[in-house]
Amino acid sequence: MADLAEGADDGDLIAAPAKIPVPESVAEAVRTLIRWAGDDPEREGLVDTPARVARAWKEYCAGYGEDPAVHLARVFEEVGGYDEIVLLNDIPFQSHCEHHMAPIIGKASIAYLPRDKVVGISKIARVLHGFARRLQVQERLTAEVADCIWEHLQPHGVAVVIEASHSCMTARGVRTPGVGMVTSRMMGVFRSDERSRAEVLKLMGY
Ligand SMILES: Nc1nc2c(ncn2[C@@H]2O[C@H](COP(=O)(O)OP(=O)(O)OP(=O)(O)O)[C@@H](O)[C@H]2O)c(=O)[nH]1
Ligand SMILES: [Zn+2]
Repeated sequence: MADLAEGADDGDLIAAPAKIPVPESVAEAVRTLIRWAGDDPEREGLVDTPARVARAWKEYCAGYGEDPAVHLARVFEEVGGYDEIVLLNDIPFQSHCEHHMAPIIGKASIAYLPRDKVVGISKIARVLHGFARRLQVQERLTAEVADCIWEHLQPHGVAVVIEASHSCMTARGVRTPGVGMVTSRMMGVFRSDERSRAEVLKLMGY
């Protein structure tokens, strides 16, 4: 318990991060948006909102401040000759679409067929979040995750399948809730060998 942030107790195990300063120009941009939406940014309930919105966007877009490949730098080579698929299934993620800056909420299944080395499995989810915490289109998110693993682990194959719901389609525009968009990227044996592809898709539940 000694290494918990000051003030934390059993009911507050995750300390709030320190608040970053918000430039006045950013806060003013949010006030302009509130006015444009039809409300008064000076009323009591909205006074602190511009700073909150600005910080929230820094958090949604934290991926710009990192290179997701760093998570794949530490590998393990003693795997007892393991040469089968490694799969992380149904990883929940959130992103924002670059067209409307609206939430994309979904899950990703990411698999690779190792060549001599594996990576700590949490790192696969970290790579996903590093690319998801940016303004995205689902197709590019899928490709970026797959390419990063392909390039940095040099496995025999990589398979990424992402299924997500786009708020720009559910909450506005065509307003069609319940629609899931599915994208996939198959590389190496998962692209060239039909049986390997069928096996990984079956493990993923497709
Ligand atoms: N392919 C793809 N399209 C996306 C993604 N996120 C949002 N979109 C779509 O991007 C398109 C933008 O179309 P526009 O016609 O420029 O924008 P819009 O007038 O707001 O379109 P509507 O959403 O149809 O009202 C929409 O069809 C969105 O559904 C994504 O990740 N991939
Ligand atoms: Zn959109």
